[in-house]
Amino acid sequence: MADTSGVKAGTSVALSLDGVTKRFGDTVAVDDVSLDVAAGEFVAILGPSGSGKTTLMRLVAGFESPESGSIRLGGRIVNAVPADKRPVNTVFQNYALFPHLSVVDNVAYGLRMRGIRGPRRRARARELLDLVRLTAFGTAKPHELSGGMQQRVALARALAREPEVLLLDEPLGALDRKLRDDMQAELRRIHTELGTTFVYVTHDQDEAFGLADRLVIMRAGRIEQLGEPGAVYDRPGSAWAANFVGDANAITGTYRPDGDGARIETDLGEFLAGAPIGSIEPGHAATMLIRPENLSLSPVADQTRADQTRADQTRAADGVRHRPERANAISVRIRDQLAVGSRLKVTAVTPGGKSFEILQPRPGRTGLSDGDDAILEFERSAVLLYAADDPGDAPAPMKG
Ligand SMILES: Nc1ncnc2c1ncn2[C@@H]1O[C@H](COP(=O)(O)OP(=O)(O)OP(=O)(O)O)[C@@H](O)[C@H]1O
Repeated sequence: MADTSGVKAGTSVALSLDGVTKRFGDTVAVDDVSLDVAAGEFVAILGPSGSGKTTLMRLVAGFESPESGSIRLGGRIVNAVPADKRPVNTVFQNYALFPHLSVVDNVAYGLRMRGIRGPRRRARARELLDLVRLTAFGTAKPHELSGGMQQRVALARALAREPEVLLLDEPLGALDRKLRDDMQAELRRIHTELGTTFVYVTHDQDEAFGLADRLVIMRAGRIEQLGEPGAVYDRPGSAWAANFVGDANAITGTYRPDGDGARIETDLGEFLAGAPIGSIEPGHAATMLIRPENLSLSPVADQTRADQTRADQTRAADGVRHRPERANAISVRIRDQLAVGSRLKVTAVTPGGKSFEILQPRPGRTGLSDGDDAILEFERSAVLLYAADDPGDAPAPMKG
């Protein structure tokens, strides 16, 4: 399912993995991974704990060697090249700065490793401090700086060696939310200014979506999905990926093909969906996933009026008396409404006790109070439809 080519034709490839496998005893940490990263691209590797992200990074950096497969940097196979001779550098979560050296000397250290000496070294270190906006802090010691500033020093030091690929391993993991947001903006700016290839490991979805040109979603050592963030979110390749990169309401049922799309028979009634993602045998179990922002709620009274209007319009149009079929509607009762940032998160429950989460823009109020009956609706095109045969696809509980 994973499309690992991804790099546009005519673009030079900075990093290329081909069938890379790494085992630790019985654990296959990285399992036959192939991936091309274009020069200048910002790729984020995202996945749950233990999915092999750090191992993949360490293989590229040269801290681990693969059992099989090849790793190319700038077109050259580097499997046998030691870490310090590879054109890569790594920024870690713990900044690993030299505490006894000043900020400028920490950065200059990276230059000394490249054999740059004397005034040139100092001038270049100053330029790098300008780049990370720490010009005024050259003589400070690391402990005098905030966490975010220390991470910028680490970034400047890593960039001093002018790596072809910069590896960033959860670099913002130790920072609080506000600092992380600020640093994300800084990282984007620095990436744009330098045009260096960035490969960024994180298990923070927001960070990956906010920063990357492309996402690599890892699951159990393999690439589950590769793509631009919007495409991964809107059309995840599997139910697992859909649940991993965002929230989704799940309804399971039986799949029936219906023209270009599908009908799903469920305990809640029959629903219409578009074509499945992947294949499903007719008559087999299917999982429908609908993102909370793609569900809408309206009061029952409004719906009755709307139906009446539609019925009148239909009568007028075709002269036949019939109640227009409202696709994908479920009767629910509002249980709870909670403001989340600029949106309203509503929990609604069916008479049988199935709970749905709906995200509505605010201040577009629902006009509903807790305990009100309502109609929950969704478009056919909003349904992400998958075969329900992967035990790993069980939807995760909604995240807060
Ligand atoms: N040095 C090691 N020795 C033994 N097993 C290891 C070693 N390094 C990693 N593993 C195992 O390999 C698998 C992948 O680990 P890895 O650290 O790459 O995952 P990760 O996605 O980076 O996880 P996290 O988000 O928790 O850092 C895990 O099962 C882990 O226990």
